[in-house]
Amino acid sequence: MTNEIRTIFNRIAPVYDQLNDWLSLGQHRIWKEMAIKWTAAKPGDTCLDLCCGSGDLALRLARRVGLTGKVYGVDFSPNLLENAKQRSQTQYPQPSISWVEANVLDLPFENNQFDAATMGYGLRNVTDIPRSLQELHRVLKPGAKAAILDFHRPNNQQFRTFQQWYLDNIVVPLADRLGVKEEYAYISPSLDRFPIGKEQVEIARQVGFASATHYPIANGMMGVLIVSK
Ligand SMILES: C/C(=C\Cc1cc(O)c2ccccc2c1O)CCC[C@H](C)CCC[C@H](C)CCCC(C)C
Ligand SMILES: C[S@@+](CC[C@H](N)C(=O)[O-])C[C@H]1O[C@@H](n2cnc3c(N)ncnc32)[C@H](O)[C@@H]1O
Repeated sequence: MTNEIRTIFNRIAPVYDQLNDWLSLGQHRIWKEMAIKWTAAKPGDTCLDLCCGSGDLALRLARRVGLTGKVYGVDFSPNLLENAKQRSQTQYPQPSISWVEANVLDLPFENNQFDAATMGYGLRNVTDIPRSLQELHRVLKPGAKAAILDFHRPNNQQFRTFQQWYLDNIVVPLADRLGVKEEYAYISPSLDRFPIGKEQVEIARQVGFASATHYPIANGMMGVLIVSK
């Protein structure tokens, strides 16, 4: 399963950023900025971006922590990490980011290292959600916050119907035109089996987070889980 997920993300790497902009009508940038603000990361902090992909959240964190801070972006897709590296090299001044190829279920960091963390559209894709949150908990400093952004199934039936319609009739057909139909068709079943907000809160509390709150955004079609150690 892990290899299949990595293959999906390696395959979509050439079109990933473009499709996110087109398919969310640019909205994913706003959702990511909300997640960054919720982490309360500040200048000089050492931050972590799990499942960093092409680096959107890591680059935003780097802007917040400034040149006195440091960001680590972790992902297991070499192709998306290559895009992230190229993006960071074109920035001025050069952000202080290390791109780390690793599995987020087994993080290559000591305990209690990070002041803040993000995870964008990663939790739904890991093969073991409690383990992933446990690893995040282990590497955060006591009191540190993390913001976990992902798709969510709205309570409101009309928005849920719209979300499903949009995935089936806009997202998959457009991805098909770019040769990545199967990869984007994977979003819908992955969302069906993803725990809803209150279940995510329960798992976060079980692995030891002192607080956990889930905020539905975009009419509940997306959500941000905020945890603090
Ligand atoms: C940045 C976004 C999704 C990232 C993403 C996550 C995955 O798990 C994938 C799995 C397989 C292939 C691709 C991805 C992937 O790109 C969120 C925005 C992009 C979405 C494709 C757009 C979804 C739109 C909402 C259902 C409704 C938006 C309504 C309105 C137009 C704003
Ligand atoms: C949808 S992308 C999100 C990328 C980026 N965070 C964003 O918001 O645009 C999901 C990412 O999770 C990564 N991923 C999934 N499972 C992983 C795991 N167990 N370890 C490391 N990376 C993983 C994939 O390689 C992919 O880059």
